[in-house]
Amino acid sequence: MGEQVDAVVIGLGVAGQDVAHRLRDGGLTVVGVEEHLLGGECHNWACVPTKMMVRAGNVLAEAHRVPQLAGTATVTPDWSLVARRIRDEATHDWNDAEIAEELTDAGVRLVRGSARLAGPGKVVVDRASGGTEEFSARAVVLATGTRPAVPDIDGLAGTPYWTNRDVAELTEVPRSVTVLGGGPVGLEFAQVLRRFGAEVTVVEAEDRLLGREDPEVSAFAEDVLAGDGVRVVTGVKAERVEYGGGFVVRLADGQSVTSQRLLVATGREANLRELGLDTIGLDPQAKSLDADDRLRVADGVWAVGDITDRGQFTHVGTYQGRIAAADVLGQDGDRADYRAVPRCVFVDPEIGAVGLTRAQAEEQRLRVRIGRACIPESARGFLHHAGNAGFITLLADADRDVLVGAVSAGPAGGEVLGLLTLAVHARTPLPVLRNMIYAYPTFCRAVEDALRDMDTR
Ligand SMILES: Cc1cc2nc3c(=O)[nH]c(=O)nc-3n(C[C@H](O)[C@H](O)[C@H](O)COP(=O)(O)OP(=O)(O)OC[C@H]3O[C@@H](n4cnc5c(N)ncnc54)[C@H](O)[C@@H]3O)c2cc1C
Ligand SMILES: NC(=O)c1ccc[n+]([C@@H]2O[C@H](COP(=O)([O-])OP(=O)(O)OC[C@H]3O[C@@H](n4cnc5c(N)ncnc54)[C@H](O)[C@@H]3O)[C@@H](O)[C@H]2O)c1
Repeated sequence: MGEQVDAVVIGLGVAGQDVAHRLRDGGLTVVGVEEHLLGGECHNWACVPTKMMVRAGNVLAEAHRVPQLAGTATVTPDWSLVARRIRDEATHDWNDAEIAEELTDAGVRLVRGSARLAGPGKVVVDRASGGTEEFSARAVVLATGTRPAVPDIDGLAGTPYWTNRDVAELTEVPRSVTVLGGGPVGLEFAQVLRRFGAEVTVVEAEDRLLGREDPEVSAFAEDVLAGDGVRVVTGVKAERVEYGGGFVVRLADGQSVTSQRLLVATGREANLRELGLDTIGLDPQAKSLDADDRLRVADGVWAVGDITDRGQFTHVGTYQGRIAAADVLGQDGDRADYRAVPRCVFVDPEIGAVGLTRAQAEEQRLRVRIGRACIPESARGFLHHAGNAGFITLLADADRDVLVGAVSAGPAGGEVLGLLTLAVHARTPLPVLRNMIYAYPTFCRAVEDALRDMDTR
């Protein structure tokens, strides 16, 4: 049935593209199928545009710190610069021709359309230009990513609510925004929009923000947002949404939140429904795909990226892409190991975490030791002064004397996380970490303070 090729990659976001390039580099004939824009969420509506926004918001915040450190500054936020940069430098006005050219120049055959499995090794594509095309391949790689999960709240469907895609394409900051969901998406957008002048309220159904992280991370995130003037409501569900030119969100405790816009940031849903998973013996209702350590999900089928739900991050997708491609190419490559997945929320100050949380360590019945350092009390934090909030928490397995988790919040918190990620990943013995030299006065040096704290508890 259909054209015979070595591999078909379904979905050309960051994960799928990575695999397609690697398979082609390995000498295979490769078809890549994309139903929308190459680059997927990360490139077009997520990491790249949002981090351009964050950079701009941080510059504004830094300018507001001038009076505490260097004199006076008058700042007038102008979103048009952000919007222009996203259009010109990040997304080329949501035109993927350049990425497509890179892929096809590398020798990948690009098919634009929606692909589905039609049995082992069989893929059918409903082409965007009309008609269908069929392929037989010894390897099929699924990389179809996610879409926003929209909660079933009375009145919400049918209103012009926003998702991350609308904010990425924003040309003008609204007067007021209600953000449903206090995860990474909600918090990053909330702070940026507030810094560009919007009144922002975050409504989180659970009793704390960033609920997968340790409680002190949630408390820190709440303080950070409050410091910017974002209103945070936690532990209460939105019961009803009304729209009539503006939004009213009615909460279960009787409160209501009124705003010009409503951003839904309540998590993601994997694009798996229409994929024909049943034709290869997988559950078509699955919320994610359970890939093994070589990213195999069935005979001749691999899955990479957000659909595997092993940390919905670009760096996880490309990490998996490398491992899956090596396996497809028959190389005896690395096995996926999620012990040290770094997670960084790009609010300012940044909040990074890696490895286990305390709750996960408890679940695993580890005997833990904890060390803490407060960034404002560290040498660099003291020097930095305005905008220096933050902390480092180290979580060690007392029996093996290695770090199993860490949090790094503060200015450049995500960069400091690199050192901690290496320590968790490489199972660096604590004596080695204690005995190394930390440059003075870097933020990294607070790791040494936290190690000292661990030893004095
Ligand atoms: C607002 C926001 C900010 C983020 N910021 C960060 C960040 O700073 N750092 C970070 O690491 N991560 C971040 N993420 C997460 C990151 O965007 C994702 O982890 C990453 O994009 C996942 O890549 P993927 O290739 O698995 O999926 P996607 O990017 O979703 O790509 C999947 C592709 O498959 C296509 N597709 C789906 N079904 C089919 C089909 N049947 N046929 C053909 N094509 C199909 C889709 O059109 C899409 O292009 C952010 C996410 C959001 C929402
Ligand atoms: N900096 C980064 O790396 C970055 C940035 C953004 C997103 N991401 C990735 O994208 C993924 C999705 O992020 P997200 O923030 O959309 O999802 P999330 O699942 O992390 O957070 C969603 C939040 O919404 C809350 N929620 C759910 N239903 C609700 C309701 N009806 N009312 C109010 N609150 C509700 C949840 O309790 C949760 O706290 C994350 O897992 C993350 O991996 C990464």
